[in-house]
Amino acid sequence: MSQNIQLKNPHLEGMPSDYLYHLAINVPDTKNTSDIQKQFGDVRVICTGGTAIRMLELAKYLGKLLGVQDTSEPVDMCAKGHRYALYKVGPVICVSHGVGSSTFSVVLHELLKLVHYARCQDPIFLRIGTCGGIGVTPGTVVVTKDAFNGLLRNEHEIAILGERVVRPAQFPESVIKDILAYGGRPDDGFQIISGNTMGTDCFYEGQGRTDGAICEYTAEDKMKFLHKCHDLGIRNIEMEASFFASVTQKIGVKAGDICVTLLNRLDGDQVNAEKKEEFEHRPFLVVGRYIQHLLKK
Ligand SMILES: O=P(O)(O)O[C@@H]1C[C@H](O)[C@@H](CO)O1
Ligand SMILES: O=c1cc[nH]c(=O)[nH]1
Repeated sequence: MSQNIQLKNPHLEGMPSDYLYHLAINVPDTKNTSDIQKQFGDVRVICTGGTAIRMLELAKYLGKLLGVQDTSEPVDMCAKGHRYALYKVGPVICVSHGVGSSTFSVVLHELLKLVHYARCQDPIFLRIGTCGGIGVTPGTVVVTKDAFNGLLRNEHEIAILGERVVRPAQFPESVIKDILAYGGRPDDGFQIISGNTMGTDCFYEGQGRTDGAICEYTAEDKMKFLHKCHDLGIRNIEMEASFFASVTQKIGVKAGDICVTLLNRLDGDQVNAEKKEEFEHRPFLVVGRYIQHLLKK
């Protein structure tokens, strides 16, 4: 039986209205959300990713792939908020989240409330991103299993009311299995693998780079760290995985993190802009086929 998601906040019950500030979406009456249901009630998949342009391109790609009737250019439904972009194509929304878990956190809380008010049935949250690989060929698509934080722990840690709160950070096996089974094809010309992912709070020192504005360790220390990550099964590094896994796991909503590696960090730190252009759309193929499979169910 399909289900609306249950949020983990008893205070929401006592709120007559709710303004999703960064999305610029108003819920004037939380007990009667028929307008929001009309607009978003059919949403089955919430795709997220760092940049607005990637999300627009993904929306256009999925619109064609899924045969969505409306062929006009998708419109940013959250433009008024000036923070994030949200495009809707049929039962899929594509939403930008910025760099790192702090910006992602804001929009993910609001998206979870949005799908709750819209009474979306069994929504699945996906992140379609870029990352640095560890010991894998650049251009490989990695589907995250366990998400590690920058302390090399398979958990996410945040400060709440002045206290450290630590939450587990795993993605559901069923989602990983289906993405691998339906997403990849041998003739795609790139590999798709599952592996653990480290989500850091910093692109430079947090990821063991030696090309930031500050670096107080040696090149040997860096390599030792990257090899330690590899020994833990970590095959890619980005900046959202542990947060994303922990929040979706806490709410009990299905989620998956699908990222393409732009470089092999065992070979260097600098990202090559041409490689980014070449590789950035690879996860679209994977996610597109997975969504086709989901919508057939
Ligand atoms: O989805 P994107 O490509 O933004 O993901 C990674 C992790 C950070 O957000 C960012 C750092 O360059 O790229
Ligand atoms: O090395 C990389 C590349 C992309 N995104 C990251 O967070 N790290």
